Amino acid sequence: MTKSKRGKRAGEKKHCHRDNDNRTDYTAIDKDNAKFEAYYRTQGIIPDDEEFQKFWTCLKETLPTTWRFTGSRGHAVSVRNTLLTRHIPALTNTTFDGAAIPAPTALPWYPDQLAWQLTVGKQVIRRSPPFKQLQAFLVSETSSGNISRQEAVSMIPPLLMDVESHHTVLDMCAAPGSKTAQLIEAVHSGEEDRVAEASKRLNGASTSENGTAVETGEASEGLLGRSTGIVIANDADYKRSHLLIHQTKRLNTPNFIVTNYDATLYPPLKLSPLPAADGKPPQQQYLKFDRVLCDVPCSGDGTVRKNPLVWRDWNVGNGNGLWSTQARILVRGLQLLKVGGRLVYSTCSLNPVENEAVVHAAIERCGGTKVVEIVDVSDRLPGLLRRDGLTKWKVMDRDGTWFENWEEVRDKGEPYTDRLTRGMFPPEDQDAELAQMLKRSVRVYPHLQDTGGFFITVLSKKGPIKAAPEGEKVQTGGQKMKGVGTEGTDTAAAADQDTTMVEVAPSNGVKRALTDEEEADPGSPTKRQKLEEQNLEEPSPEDEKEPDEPAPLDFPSSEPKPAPKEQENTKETIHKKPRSNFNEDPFKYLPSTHPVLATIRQFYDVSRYFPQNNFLVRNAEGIPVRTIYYTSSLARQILTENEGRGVRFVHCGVKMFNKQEVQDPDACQWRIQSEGLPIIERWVGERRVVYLRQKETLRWLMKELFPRVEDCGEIKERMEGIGGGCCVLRVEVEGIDALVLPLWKSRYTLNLMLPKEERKAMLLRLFDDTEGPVDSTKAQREADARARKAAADATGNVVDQQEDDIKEAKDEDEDDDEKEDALVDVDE
Ligand SMILES: C[S@@+](CC[C@H](N)C(=O)[O-])C[C@H]1O[C@@H](n2cnc3c(N)ncnc32)[C@H](O)[C@@H]1O
Repeated sequence: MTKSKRGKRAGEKKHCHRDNDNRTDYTAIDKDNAKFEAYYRTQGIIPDDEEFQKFWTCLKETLPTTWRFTGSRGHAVSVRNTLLTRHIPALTNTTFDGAAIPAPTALPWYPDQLAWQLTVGKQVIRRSPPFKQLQAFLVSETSSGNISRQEAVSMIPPLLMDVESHHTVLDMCAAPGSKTAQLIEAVHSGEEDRVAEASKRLNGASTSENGTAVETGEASEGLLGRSTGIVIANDADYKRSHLLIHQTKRLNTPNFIVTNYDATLYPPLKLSPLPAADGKPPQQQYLKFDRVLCDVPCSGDGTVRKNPLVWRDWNVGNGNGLWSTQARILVRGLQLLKVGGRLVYSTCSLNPVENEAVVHAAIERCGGTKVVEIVDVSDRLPGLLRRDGLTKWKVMDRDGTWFENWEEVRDKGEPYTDRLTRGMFPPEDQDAELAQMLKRSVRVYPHLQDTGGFFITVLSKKGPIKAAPEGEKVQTGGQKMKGVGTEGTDTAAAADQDTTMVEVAPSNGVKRALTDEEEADPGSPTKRQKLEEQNLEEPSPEDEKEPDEPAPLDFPSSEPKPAPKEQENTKETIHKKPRSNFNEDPFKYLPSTHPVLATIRQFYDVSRYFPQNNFLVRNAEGIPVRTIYYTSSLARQILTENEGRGVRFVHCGVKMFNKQEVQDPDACQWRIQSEGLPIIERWVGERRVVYLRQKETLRWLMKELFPRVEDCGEIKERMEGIGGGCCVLRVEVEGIDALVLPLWKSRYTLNLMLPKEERKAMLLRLFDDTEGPVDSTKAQREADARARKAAADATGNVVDQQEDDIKEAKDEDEDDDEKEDALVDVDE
């Protein structure tokens, strides 16, 4: 790390803050907090004094900028290669004011060199030409969604989940969604190759070779090479749940659902019932998860290097106040997990009360280590420096009194017994096995690899979780433990004979269980009321966090802006929000026989193997008005089986077709959206496919907003011969990774239907073009139109105006969902 002063990067401005938007002046914050330091010294999280000093010094230093290349592996690797081949050589051996400036480095533990870190300050970036070029690259690829700025440590939990393409995955506290994006990428891992192979096999094969697929006329997604798993991302804050849509937008995944629940009360989701057998009625099935991520709300003191308000505001009550919610979320996650499944619990806090204590309490709650085990991940992510989880810690009350164990609290009585709980303490001597297991947790400290602080535990579920008596915690060390979510015996809503979560009081009290009926109905008023009752809890410090400090590298964060102040995710907003705030259009699947789908199939000659039942629209009438979305089959099953139950589904489906004005009466009004194209392109018939093989033609199509058909060289003839409307452009140019793009053909012009930012990023990446697209054929088109009009006037014919051509071929990004875009923050 190159630093000119403690806490400053090479070339960093002395005062780098922004106060133009009424945010806090971070430099005015004193980076000292005696209580904060004393707390961690006393906890002994780093027993060696010298090492503790290094750790503490590091907390005051600016965090390096880190990012990840996102999207499918092939795509991410292709964008990463531009960094490797074009920028890194130019950045190596760079100096600034006579000092050596370090080039970005790949995070040693992140697979395939897809995550990077940069430690230089803004001054260098602004004044050093190669760094300026790097910045332009990062800005452009971030805007187009190919790069996601994400803290290094925050990338760890999804990597330890071992997600596979058929897995059902629940991200319980997901917003803004950087980890959700990683989970989605993992579900789709290997899909490109599988689909390529399947399409070759199915499209080329005779009917009889394809067995059942042919009989039904629709192959299963597995047979098509597509991933069959799903990611459900949830957040309790309705506004923040919409951030998840933005964050994952460029991943174009049909295997994704967003929900809006308090995770402690996450409802059971119905699946199709098992068919009746042996005279018995059909058996109701509920969704259970192969993988669950509990990246819970926390005090966030591990983020102190990018969130200096921690220095000002840290107090022990923050962590203590969150313990109950964290433990209840974890218990609910374990209940929703399949036996044999894996759950990752993580926080960006260093506090054992929010970490090991929560894991300990939840395991106890669920029946001990025979039922839930901590997985040893010490051999995973080689290159990641870490420390073991703690087995011993103390608990401090907010008045500063320290307690070694629960008995001491009990002896002192109120108010401590109100504020603290048994579950916050470490395992007692008889729980030696669990204590040893806690060591398997992962603690990442900032000074080890110049990162933020983080805590991760990987849990594996060995057996069904047993029900505890209503209103009481399972026995632990001969004592009843209150305060972690308790379970009622579950019947109808049981997802696998496991038990179902019931409601408990915010701190230590215990309330009655939800009835099965209430549990099965996520919209039940009782459940709502229970959510509202939780308003009594203190707002969580996590919820009050300020936006990020500007990072040393001035390129936009891909994380959307937190909700405006009055809508921030305080617990108050989570729980007090009137129900009517939930305002989502319904999800209505179109029957495969719908005439619009029939027209689309016919025009694009869509393979009969492509699923026909997975198209939906977002209106109660089920009418394709403007957009048709596509979802995976499992997503369809979940949405349809739970229709009418009041489930708070916020999002599902990739835009596949958009209605478009067309002049050509033979053209299909429904154009393929760039979002949906990667899903359907291999199943579109050759009559709507155009091949492009020369780099210059590609440059021309990208550069010109409305290139005239007659100027398109190599593809001119093909374009003249093809009818109007949307086509699939296959780019097979030597030296460029294969591309498939949607191309619109109007009568006289063409238009690549790409979001503006993506077009700009491609121009820069592929052609070193910093200017972006232009409309240089405008004068020529106008002249052409005038000439055509004059000719028509002379003959009495009516001709279209060039404006119609343009109207027809609007740039795709104009269609972007305004609701989503309003949430985007380009944090420059
Ligand atoms: C640490 S952040 C999650 C960060 C996210 N996993 C990521 O990687 O981008 C915690 C999130 O939990 C949400 N949250 C707070 N209380 C919750 C609850 N009871 N149930 C579900 N989500 C909750 C907050 O709104 C916040 O978005």
